[in-house]
Amino acid sequence: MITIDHVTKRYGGFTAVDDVSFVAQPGRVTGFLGPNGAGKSTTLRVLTGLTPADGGTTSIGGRRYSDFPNPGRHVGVLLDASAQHGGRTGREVLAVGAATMGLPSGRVEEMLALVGLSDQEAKRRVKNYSLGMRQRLGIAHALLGDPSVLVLDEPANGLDPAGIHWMRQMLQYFASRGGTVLLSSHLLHEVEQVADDLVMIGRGRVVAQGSTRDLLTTQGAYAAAADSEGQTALADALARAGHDVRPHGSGLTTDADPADVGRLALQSQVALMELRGADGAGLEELFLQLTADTAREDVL
Ligand SMILES: Nc1ncnc2c1ncn2[C@@H]1O[C@H](COP(=O)(O)OP(=O)(O)OP(=O)(O)O)[C@@H](O)[C@H]1O
Repeated sequence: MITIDHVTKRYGGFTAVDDVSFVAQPGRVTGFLGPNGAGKSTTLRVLTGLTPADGGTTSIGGRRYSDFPNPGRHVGVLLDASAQHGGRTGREVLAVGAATMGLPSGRVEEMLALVGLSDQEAKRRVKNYSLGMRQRLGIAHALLGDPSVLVLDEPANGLDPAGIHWMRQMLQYFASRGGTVLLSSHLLHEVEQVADDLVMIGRGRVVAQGSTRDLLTTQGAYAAAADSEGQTALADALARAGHDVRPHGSGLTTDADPADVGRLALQSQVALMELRGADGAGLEELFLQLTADTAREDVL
């Protein structure tokens, strides 16, 4: 199990990761989702001991990453596929990794076959690899030590559709054998295909987490009262009943289901003009909102 417990990381006056907590369970793929600059890579760098946190702790199977004497035998890490030594061939990169971890050299050939790098490609220098080939090599390197935990930062970047399909199956198989997978992505549709659980982050803060199925199920309702007094009365009644209420167009959205909204409206003597289930998946709306919030003006 991976545990991220109240982690905060600041760069000068800027808080890149703000009190982030979540767990990634064994036997499940956990997607760490957020728009560009949300704090995903920073969190994963803290987890793998590459960046010190300003607050909070992280552990993998109850131990800090830096406390593993031979971390690659427990945790496979792929943070930056472009960070491989460009002058080495793919086979050499894996051979160095295998030697460092004390693994037999036969493991290198096994991993090359597993990730679908041909003999010809394995002989090529990494600086001449496409991004997709680098990702495959990075995944081979992460799997080299037969770890029980995988930490992957945007592993689908640069992969073609067949490569993405292959990776999904590989990660799901890894988890089905009891492995723990934590992978980051900035694409909801990509991660929802593979992840059992999702942690969504925006501007350094966790904004939603839970099972992918629960998070993607449409919940809540949209309601509009006939007049503004009614709108206020309905919002108050919903809030008093412990529901979340947000203005939306000429009405409001709430996490209460439509039947509860109707009952509360009746009790509060509010005439409704419109009442229906919330549009689309709440998660998608939240993600689009986050993405729009962080979009840079110069790309508009
Ligand atoms: N070394 C650093 N010095 C200063 N700021 C940094 C540093 N590393 C990251 N940041 C800032 O912290 C924020 C979070 O960055 P991070 O790379 O963790 O985001 P991310 O969610 O992985 O984004 P992306 O999807 O673009 O990779 C960004 O605003 C980034 O500019």
